[in-house]
Amino acid sequence: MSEWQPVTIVGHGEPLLSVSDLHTWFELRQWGFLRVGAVRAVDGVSFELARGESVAFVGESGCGKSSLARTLLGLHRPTRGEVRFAGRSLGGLKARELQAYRAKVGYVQQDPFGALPPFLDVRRILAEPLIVHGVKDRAQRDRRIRAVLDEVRLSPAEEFLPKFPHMLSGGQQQRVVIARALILEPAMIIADEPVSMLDASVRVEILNLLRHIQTQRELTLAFITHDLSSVRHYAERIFVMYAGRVVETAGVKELLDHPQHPYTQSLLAAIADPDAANATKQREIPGGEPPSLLHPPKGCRFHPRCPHAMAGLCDVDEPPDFEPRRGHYSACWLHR
Ligand SMILES: Nc1ncnc2c1ncn2[C@@H]1O[C@H](COP(=O)(O)OP(=O)(O)OP(=O)(O)O)[C@@H](O)[C@H]1O
Repeated sequence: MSEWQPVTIVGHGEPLLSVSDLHTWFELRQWGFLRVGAVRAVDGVSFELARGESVAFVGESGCGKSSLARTLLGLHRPTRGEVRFAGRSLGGLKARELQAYRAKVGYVQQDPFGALPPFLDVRRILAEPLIVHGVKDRAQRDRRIRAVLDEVRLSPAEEFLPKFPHMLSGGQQQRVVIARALILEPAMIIADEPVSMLDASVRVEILNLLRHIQTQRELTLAFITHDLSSVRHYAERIFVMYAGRVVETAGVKELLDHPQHPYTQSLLAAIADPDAANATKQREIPGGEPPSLLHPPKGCRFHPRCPHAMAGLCDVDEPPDFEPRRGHYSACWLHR
């Protein structure tokens, strides 16, 4: 698998998706009117994704990954900042244009059973987006449905078309979710923890399928996961998120082989070591919980858990992005 190259080289011209200074905050109110504060789920995130690129957003539960995904899908309105897709700002889109945008970005959720309407069969589930987006000809719809079922390896189609979600296994349900995400020929897929609710035995199959479809269709794939160990074969670039921010970015091999940010180092240290000889070895994993996004710590958000925190600096000033290695960015004062 080729190593990640800078976005401007991989892309065919302009980036497909461009996100600048994105903030998605959720206002919290007591008794419905008293303002308590805002949960800063996404708090100043900027990046660009090239056409055909596969990237992973990785971080602990609650760091803002799903909020970022939902903002990119146009399901949350940004509190501040901008999302541009193929050169157009989502903020400026009218309702109809937003609908057309959603056809260009497929969404694969975490829980396939919850994502599928229980009273519709597979044929109807896949026909619905086509009908909504104006494919009136039934034969044409049928052709597209069969082709996409074949692509996600649910064949023969006759066997699956009349089935309802509860009649399918978890892996088959997720294949239907992927088929639905693909049926409108999107340019990009956002997969939010696509395998975390599936049996271990089918996880690799589904990840391989997504990767295969991504390369065949030259799709941009944004893959969201808490599991840093799972991304090596499925992404070209990694964004490590902590408390609403991206703290480290690099090509996948570069980042996994040379992690720079203490948070990424702790995530990697926490991954199970298959070597039995190391079973009793003490690992350097910072204790504590991720911070509240209602009142995030001053300075670097990781400093209360960081084994290298420098008093008077990390607890005072927010670190900018440094580039300690070529094309490898890390927001940590250690690289000063
Ligand atoms: N609609 C909402 N209203 C209020 N707070 C929200 C809302 N959606 C998310 N949050 C909060 O925003 C923070 C980030 O949540 P988010 O689901 O984006 O994180 P995550 O990294 O995807 O976590 P997980 O892997 O557990 O889903 C959490 O504190 C969450 O409680």
